[in-house]
Amino acid sequence: MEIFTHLEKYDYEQLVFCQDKNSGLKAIIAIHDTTLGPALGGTRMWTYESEEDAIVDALRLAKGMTYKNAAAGLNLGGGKTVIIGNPRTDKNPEMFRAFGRYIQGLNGRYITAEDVGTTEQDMDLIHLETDFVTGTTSYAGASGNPSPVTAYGVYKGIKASTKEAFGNESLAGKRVAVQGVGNVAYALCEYLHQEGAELIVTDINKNAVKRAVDAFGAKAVDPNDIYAVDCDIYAPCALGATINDHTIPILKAKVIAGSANNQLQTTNHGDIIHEKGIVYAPDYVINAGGVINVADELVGYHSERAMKKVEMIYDSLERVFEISRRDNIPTYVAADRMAEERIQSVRNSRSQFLLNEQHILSKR
Ligand SMILES: NC(=O)C1=CN([C@@H]2O[C@H](COP(=O)(O)OP(=O)(O)OC[C@H]3O[C@@H](n4cnc5c(N)ncnc54)[C@H](O)[C@@H]3O)[C@@H](O)[C@H]2O)C=CC1
Ligand SMILES: CC(C)CC(=O)C(=O)O
Repeated sequence: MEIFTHLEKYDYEQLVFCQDKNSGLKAIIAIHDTTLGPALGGTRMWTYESEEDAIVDALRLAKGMTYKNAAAGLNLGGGKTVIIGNPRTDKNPEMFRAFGRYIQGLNGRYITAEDVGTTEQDMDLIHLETDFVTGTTSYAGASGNPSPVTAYGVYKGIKASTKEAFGNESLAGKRVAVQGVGNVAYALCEYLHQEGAELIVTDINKNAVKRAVDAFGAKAVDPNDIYAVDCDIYAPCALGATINDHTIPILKAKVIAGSANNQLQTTNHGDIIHEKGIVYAPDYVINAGGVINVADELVGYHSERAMKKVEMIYDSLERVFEISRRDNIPTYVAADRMAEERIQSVRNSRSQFLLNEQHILSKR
């Protein structure tokens, strides 16, 4: 990959490679855009097949955070980290402390939190070296694991999407195919089950599947079979790019709404599902609950206030669907427009130099 060509094409600000041989840390911090404020986005730990795959993932996820934070009305830019390694076997405390020092070196341009493969205990270790970390448990005003809050936002978003597709938001008797039953999706299944939805679940981790089957009477299917199951709603809650040339022809769902980041393999796939009449809840709009929750730490964490903001995901999606219907454009385009308009309006008003503008960030 020609890195600078790629950074220029998608307007990335910064890519940071972090290496610490004592702990085995190999991390990539991608900062996409800080027009709205410091870049906030989680740290993913994953076994990438190549370094290039890790860079591409960091870049795609960071850009998604710019749009997510803008669409959620947060005064924050977009960034993300990936740590190369197996989260089950390769972690050690020194790794997260070394990583924390790299974050501190960015002096507030990037603030981290949890993502796939990292936990609030990892955030606590990072916090030993920097204040630019959220989702910790280790001090007054810390918000802890964001996943349950993300799940609540996704649940609200599924209801808004169901209303758009079926005329009312009730999930009673709806068949929901949930891909991945990890931190977010397990909590999501609880909400769906409580409302009388019928659950079909899959995961590459057999224990995760068993937990959902035992708790919610979910039906289990093999990972490759989830796309073709007879269902009303497909909820991708594992990794990205599952809406692609192979899956679209076999999907039976009328709604696609889940927590995974970067669900569309390419934007073209967003166009195809639009033409097929599938209601797609843009990933970064529906899964913003976690970042809304951790961002509240930056202004003195207040759980109720954060949850109220998370409920607005329902309204944001209604707006996206309305723009999509009105202009006959795919929902991902409608969401991008909403986010880009907000970033552009702030960019336009930032023409003068200010010595220390940190204090105004909270008022935008
Ligand atoms: N945790 C959070 O607050 C947020 C998470 N997200 C996104 O939601 C998704 C899920 O996140 P978490 O629940 O935190 O992660 P997690 O790691 O707890 O859960 C993901 C689950 O997906 C399973 N999985 C992986 N590949 C799979 C495959 N091919 N087929 C079936 N299952 C597979 C894993 O075994 C795991 O159980 C990720 O894409 C993440 O980036 C987005 C916003 C916030
Ligand atoms: C707190 C988070 C989970 C933020 C993030 O990285 C995300 O929303 O994907």
